[in-house]
Amino acid sequence: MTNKFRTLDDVDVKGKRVLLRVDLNVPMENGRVTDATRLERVAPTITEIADKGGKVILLAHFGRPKGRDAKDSLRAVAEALAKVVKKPVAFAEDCIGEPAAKAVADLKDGDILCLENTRFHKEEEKNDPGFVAELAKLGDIWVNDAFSAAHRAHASTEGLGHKLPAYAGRTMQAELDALEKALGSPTKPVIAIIGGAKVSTKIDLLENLVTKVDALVIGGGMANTFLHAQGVAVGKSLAEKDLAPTALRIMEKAEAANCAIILPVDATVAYHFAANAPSHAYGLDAIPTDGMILDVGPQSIARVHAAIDDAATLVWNGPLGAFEMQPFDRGTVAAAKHAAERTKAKKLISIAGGGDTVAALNQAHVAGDFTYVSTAGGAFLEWMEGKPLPGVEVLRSK
Ligand SMILES: Nc1ncnc2c1ncn2[C@@H]1O[C@H](COP(=O)(O)OP(=O)(O)O)[C@@H](O)[C@H]1O
Ligand SMILES: O=C(OP(=O)(O)O)[C@H](O)COP(=O)(O)O
Repeated sequence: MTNKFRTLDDVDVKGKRVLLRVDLNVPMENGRVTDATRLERVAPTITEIADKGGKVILLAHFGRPKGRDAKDSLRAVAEALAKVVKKPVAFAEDCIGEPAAKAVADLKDGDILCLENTRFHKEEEKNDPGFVAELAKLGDIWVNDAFSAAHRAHASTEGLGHKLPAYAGRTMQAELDALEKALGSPTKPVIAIIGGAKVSTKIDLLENLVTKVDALVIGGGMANTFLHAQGVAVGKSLAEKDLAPTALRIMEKAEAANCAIILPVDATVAYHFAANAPSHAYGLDAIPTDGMILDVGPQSIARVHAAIDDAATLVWNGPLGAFEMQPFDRGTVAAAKHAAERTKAKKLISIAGGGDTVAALNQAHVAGDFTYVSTAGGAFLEWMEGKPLPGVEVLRSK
């Protein structure tokens, strides 16, 4: 095992069917892409392969469907991607079988095809060998450009690398280079901000993260889970209550590792999950039983600012509230603007990542002020933990 990757410099793609794993899991609202960052980042790899005469066959997941579900179709994303790459992107109704085989057979050199959501097949997440073989039939080589899904050992993110000649795409290379540069040996003190909604898939990594950072600010649905674990009544808030023991264990581990845990001290609560729903800030002892915490409150925002002021390096994944709906974007936007100001003043190295986190930074108009913005959330946190990422490991030259 070496650290070297085979890249697009090591293969002549002309005339080849290139199965290109990308991350098209972009934020959407009413069938429209609301943040195209992931599409823009992957565009150079697509264009390079197409311009060199390869047949580009895009593989990607969207959402977390249980079987085929029209609301998680990639069709609209493929249309948005065509606008970004400024080339036609054909679409196949399935990622395996007759529809996929026919669409691939129709490709000419330089054409681009997007296959339907790989997660419409439960075998994708199981990395099922039969499903891997079905996908592999469609290509001559596999290029992985989905750094943000590289923490998943799924058929299209890992399995294919054992079945076909495997190469890293340009985004994969750029993400790994940039993260190594910014966080290889981070300037201390290091603070992490973790929020968002993917509580169960991200909480475990906090156990390791608290040994790597000096302070951990917790917001979003993740904070609600921790608050519940501490006995706070969180009403109807998004919280994974069965994870309370995990949350308590992480708090103990943080104390042993000298990592300060900064939880909200107040909350913005509404009674409907909707933009402009009437809302009010409450102390933690007074959250209404029929209310939902949709953002951190004003006192918590001040504490997040102070924590950022104490830090030399910030890593951030997960919005502090339901930022897509005003006014529940306040905590996230305030923290984003504060971190951007500290970065511009050269007092902070700021690295943020994740599909929705990047969308929130764009909404706050500060993405360009951060030191580095990764397309990845969970994958970048696992990389930071020092965990091997299956989708990266499989690319290393053996
Ligand atoms: N208090 C909250 N209640 C409900 N949803 C929340 C809350 N805080 C954050 N969220 C949601 O979390 C989602 C982003 O979470 P996640 O997918 O983990 O982040 P990322 O995509 O950046 O990795 C957003 O859609 C946001 O609305
Ligand atoms: O959006 C993603 O990750 P992120 O929310 O950590 O940024 C990736 O597409 C992975 O999706 P998954 O967490 O459903 O496997």
